Amino acid sequence: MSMIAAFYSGKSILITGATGFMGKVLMEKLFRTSPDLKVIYILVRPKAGQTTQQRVFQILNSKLFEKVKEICPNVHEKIRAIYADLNQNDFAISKEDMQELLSCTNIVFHCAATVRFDDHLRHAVQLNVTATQQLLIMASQMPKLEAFIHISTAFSNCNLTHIDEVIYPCPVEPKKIIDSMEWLDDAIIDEITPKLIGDRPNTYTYTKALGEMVVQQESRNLNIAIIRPSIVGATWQEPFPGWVDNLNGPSGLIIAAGKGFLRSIRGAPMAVADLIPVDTVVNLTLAVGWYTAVHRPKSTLIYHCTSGNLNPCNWGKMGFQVLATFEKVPFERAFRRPNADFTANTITSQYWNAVSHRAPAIIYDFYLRLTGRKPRMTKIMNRLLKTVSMIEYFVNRSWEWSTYNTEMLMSELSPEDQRVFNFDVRQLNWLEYIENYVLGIKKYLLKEDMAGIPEAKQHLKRLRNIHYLFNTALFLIAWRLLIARSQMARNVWFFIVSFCYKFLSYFRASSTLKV
Ligand SMILES: CCCCCCCCCCCCCCCCCCCCCCCC(=O)SCCNC(=O)CCNC(=O)[C@H](O)C(C)(C)COP(=O)(O)OP(=O)(O)OC[C@H]1O[C@@H](n2cnc3c(N)ncnc32)[C@H](O)[C@@H]1OP(=O)(O)O
Ligand SMILES: NC(=O)C1=CN([C@@H]2O[C@H](COP(=O)(O)OP(=O)(O)OC[C@H]3O[C@@H](n4cnc5c(N)ncnc54)[C@H](OP(=O)(O)O)[C@@H]3O)[C@@H](O)[C@H]2O)C=CC1
Repeated sequence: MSMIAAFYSGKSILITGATGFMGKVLMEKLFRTSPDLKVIYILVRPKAGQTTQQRVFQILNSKLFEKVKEICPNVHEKIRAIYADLNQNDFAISKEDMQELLSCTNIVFHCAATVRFDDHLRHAVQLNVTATQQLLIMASQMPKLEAFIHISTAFSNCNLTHIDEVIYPCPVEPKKIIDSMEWLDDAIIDEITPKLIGDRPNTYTYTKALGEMVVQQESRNLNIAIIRPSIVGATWQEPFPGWVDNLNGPSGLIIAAGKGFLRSIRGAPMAVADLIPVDTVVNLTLAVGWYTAVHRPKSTLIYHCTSGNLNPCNWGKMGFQVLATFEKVPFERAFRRPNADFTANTITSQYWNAVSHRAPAIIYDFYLRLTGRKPRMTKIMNRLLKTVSMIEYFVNRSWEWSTYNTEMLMSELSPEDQRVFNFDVRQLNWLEYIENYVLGIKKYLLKEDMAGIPEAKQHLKRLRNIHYLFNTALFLIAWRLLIARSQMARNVWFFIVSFCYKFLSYFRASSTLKV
């Protein structure tokens, strides 16, 4: 019997960010392994015209929850969606709901965050820092609380190259930042943002670091732990391989590469690609929840959930495997044939950006205009290149995260728990994982039918022929222009033609002699 699964039975669990990528997988695993848990409270806001209830309904009816519905048919009765907006005071939770949350919650998993790299500092602070502070204040009023698990990121200290499982303070206290966001206007915040984030690349990593400081400062007598996952990718094994439902991290770029929009990127092929499957993160999170509540460590423990030091894979190898999978299962209606080239050189990268990204977009838009349609490719390309510029920081460096606490926890688990809540990334086969990831993107994100693969392959063949034809035509035009303008080019051309003629005459003569 799994001790961790037994621990969650009968418990009331509060999850923030349950409608997000990680939150959904966390809920799914909880219901699947501990179907007799008491209730999961989730803080949900209405979004995109859907009420909180409609959003929960949609999640429960998704493919991700198919197994859960077999194991726990009354799952919908065990989810309590609470209307909440983490940007507002007391999260805009009603008095009755707040009362219930405070008096019943046993475990808190705080997953909600803004993960956008370009978020305005005010908004990123509100969600990643202030909301964390408010949630901790709420937690301190929960008499039955056994553990509070905060999800951070391994990149909260990406300004360092070696990162231990400790909290590194930022120069300005989070409380001062929170206060200043209340009275500074946007223009001043914009001005001071680069100074505040310092050598971090964006407001996301900076505010996640501030969030950790808040956790440390507001911990009071709570049992708290922090999990720091690296780049979270599709599921590895559970509930099935390759599940993914958003464009964050590598997923969006894999789509862009598979559709032939993105063919090269400025990145170091040998740099470690520290990807971690979402189910691995969730298994560690649940194990940490159990350990923190049962063993009550004296201080706040931080757990790195990374792959680089235990089972490294680099961007070059990853790109190669992604490309190999596109050969077998191409995406439909590609713009160009896929390529995945990581080049560390800035000039080469700028050249490929011009030749391989911008030029085809301009030519395609010209074609759209000619055929009376609205041009759109240049706009798409600009957006894509903006995204790429934001992730370049992460694909040009390698980090070293120590994983003592994570390894310690693994050794504390029973063999059964090590199996059911497996977070041993050493067992991950990258080639298999990446293949399933690409397949998962095709099925669950692009919703493409496997029956369309032969047609997609045909389409790629046509694109290859167009490519050859285009290159040949371009070469002939360039050569014709050169010949018209340069005596030297004419001489070279005359030499080549006469050489070919002599060679052919000799070949014909010798074959006639043999006969
Ligand atoms: C040739 C090489 C290609 C490679 C091919 C295969 C090689 C191997 C695979 C890997 C390639 C390399 C991947 C590296 C990824 C590294 C990421 C590193 C991150 C480390 C940080 C720490 C990790 C974390 O803690 S958090 C998770 C990371 N967070 C994110 O990923 C969020 C990033 N997104 C943003 O910040 C914004 O969305 C932004 C700035 C990219 C775009 O903002 P904008 O306001 O312009 O647009 P949106 O309204 O957000 O969206 C517009 C449009 O774009 C779609 N979209 C959104 N995000 C992405 C994305 N990441 N990629 C592609 N497209 C995206 C979105 O759906 C919208 O589409 P619509 O159709 O308009 O709705
Ligand atoms: N994905 C990754 O690569 C990594 C993620 N992490 C961390 O993991 C955690 C989960 O990330 P992930 O699941 O990928 O992120 P998602 O963007 O998929 O999910 C974010 C969640 O936060 C919720 N949220 C955001 N703003 C509010 C708000 N104002 N009120 C209520 N809820 C809100 C979202 O709700 P809604 O659906 O309504 O928008 C959503 O449920 C985050 O803390 C992130 O920093 C760490 C490392 C890597």
